[in-house]
Amino acid sequence: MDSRSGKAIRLKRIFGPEDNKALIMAYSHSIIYGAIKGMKNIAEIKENLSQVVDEVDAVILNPGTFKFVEELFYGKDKAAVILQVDYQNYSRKEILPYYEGSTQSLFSLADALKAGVDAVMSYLYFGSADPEIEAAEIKRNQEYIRQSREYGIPLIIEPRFAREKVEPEKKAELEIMKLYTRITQDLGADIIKMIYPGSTAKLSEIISCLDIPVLIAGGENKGKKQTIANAEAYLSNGASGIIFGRSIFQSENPKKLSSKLKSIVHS
Ligand SMILES: O=C(CO)COP(=O)(O)O
Repeated sequence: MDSRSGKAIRLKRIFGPEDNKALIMAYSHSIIYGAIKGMKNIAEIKENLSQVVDEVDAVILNPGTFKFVEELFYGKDKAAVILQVDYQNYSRKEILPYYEGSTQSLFSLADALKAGVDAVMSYLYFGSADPEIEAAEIKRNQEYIRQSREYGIPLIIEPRFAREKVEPEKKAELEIMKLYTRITQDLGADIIKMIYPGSTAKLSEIISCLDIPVLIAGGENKGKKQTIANAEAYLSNGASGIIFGRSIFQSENPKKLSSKLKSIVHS
């Protein structure tokens, strides 16, 4: 059997068959940030998910949450599930005794397939002070790329700057983002998830050097108006979709907002 069929079929569960665009809600944050607003406990997670499963194309979940909420995804018209298969603490602000962070693979893609998910997502941190750490990150992700080809399961990689805490001004620097997104494509990722580089000019320049779908992450919740404006700007500057988390699940009405975002993404 050809595993490319598996990838193609699963990708079409996430991206619109006609427009090739995707609205994804990121909802795996508690594995990095703990019990933040909108993810206080499984009851709150279930309530938010039940509002969005008929609106968004897919939801990113962490492995521990998925088993509690799987029944919300039963049915042909429900959102697809993307499993975050690794751990990182670069983004965490508390109890970090060092400046950078670390990553750890949690599951193989064979495990993810057994759980019935449609795609997987991993982080890839570039530019650590110790080059051996970058080499280990490449090796860790290369293994996921190999497994994604073996099992026909799409792999989303989010490349990030490893020293974003030490040198925050470089976090969204154009040349750094151009470099690490292109390396990620060349390593063999199916999809790139990336932070917004801070301007639409930079966004379209980065995307113009890539030939795989690029999905833009949301960042902190800045309110409904800003979220809608961001979605419109990202889509009209080359993004294949958005992966918004806090701006949806911390909003007053996740159902209404995700429905609006759906109309923007699939307009
Ligand atoms: O992709 C994301 C986190 O993994 C996006 O989430 P936020 O929109 O909350 O930044």
